[in-house]
Amino acid sequence: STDSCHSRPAPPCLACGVDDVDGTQLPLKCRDLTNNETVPSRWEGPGRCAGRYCIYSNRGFANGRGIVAITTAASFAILRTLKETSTDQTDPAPPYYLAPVPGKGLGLIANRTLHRGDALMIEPPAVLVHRGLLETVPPATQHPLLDEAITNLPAARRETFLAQMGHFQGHRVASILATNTFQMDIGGPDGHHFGSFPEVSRLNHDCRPNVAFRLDYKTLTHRTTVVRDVRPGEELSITYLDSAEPRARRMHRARQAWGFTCGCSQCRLADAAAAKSDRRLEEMKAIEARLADFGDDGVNAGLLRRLVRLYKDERMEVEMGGAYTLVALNYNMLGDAKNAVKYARLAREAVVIEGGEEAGDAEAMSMLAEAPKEHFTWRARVR
Ligand SMILES: C[S@@+](CC[C@H](N)C(=O)[O-])C[C@H]1O[C@@H](n2cnc3c(N)ncnc32)[C@H](O)[C@@H]1O
Repeated sequence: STDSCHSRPAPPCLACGVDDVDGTQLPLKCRDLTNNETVPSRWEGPGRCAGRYCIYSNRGFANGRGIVAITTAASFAILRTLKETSTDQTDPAPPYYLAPVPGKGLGLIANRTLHRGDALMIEPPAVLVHRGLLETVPPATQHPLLDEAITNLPAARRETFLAQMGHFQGHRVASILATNTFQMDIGGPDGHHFGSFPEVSRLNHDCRPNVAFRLDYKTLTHRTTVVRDVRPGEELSITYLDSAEPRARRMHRARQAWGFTCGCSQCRLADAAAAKSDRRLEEMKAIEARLADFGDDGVNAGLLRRLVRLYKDERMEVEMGGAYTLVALNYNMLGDAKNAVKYARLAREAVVIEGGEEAGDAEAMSMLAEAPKEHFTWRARVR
């Protein structure tokens, strides 16, 4: 029956679509994958449900890596139309290795020099869970559904998923999801999901990370890019938090949302250095507010240089896009075309690293870099 395929726990990896399982065709179309046979990408489901949330799976997704979703029929209708990325194979020689990191469990360590702008990983999710399931369905109903969903992943993917750290007590799959997922909106009126990307989830948090990440809904991928040069042996990190918050708030948030005491270099600063860092963050916010206020008469080149300096001193390479954009626009408003072009180029590079080619300001910054004097901001602050 259809159920025999859905509930089969793991290897030997029989792959069969619900459409095929009609008795006579089963032996032909449900294939044994232990010999690495490629499985076609095809969604199966709905399988078991809890209210409006049902299991859908696709063992052939992303060149056979597989995915399982617990979602609504409406979100599944969107999910099945999303483009499957072709750059989804595990890199046979990734530029990092997994190793214990004191105070943080395991982490990813660079094994070669990496440069700003280098792509690190492009990963499809292994598991996608609708927010409503996690937030509204009681554990007694939710947990068996989570357990069953995981059995629908191909064996290798399931093992990688289950090997992730679960920071919380209690149900294993629920704990893994709570420790490792990223919010992912797949579109539609009710598209809020949590995605698990097991390879990515080895990246520990740092308030001054050397890697930026973004979720690309159209290709259903998690994309990471290096934001400053990294030496071999250095840990790779992303931020789970708002890097521009003061240290006490960041540490509070790490404890409250993830249950860990942040041990990153910025959180471990001595009190005097942490207070200095907090003052820099405050000054950055204050300068940015002035640069965004076109009526502020006191904006000058010194203020622009100061903002760039503060970002560099704070090692905020992961969030340079907005600051460089403001600096480029303000140089142009002051009638300094040379610096407007310089910072518009830097802004474009940064917003693409942070948000992808389609990021809002990418095109605007290209246009400013090409023709500053034709831009509407040209000399707007010159009276
Ligand atoms: C997504 S996992 C990161 C990988 C994890 N260290 C592992 O061994 O698989 C998140 C967990 O790693 C640990 N962690 C991540 N960043 C940390 C940090 N800055 N300080 C302390 N622990 C951290 C916490 O236990 C957190 O719940």
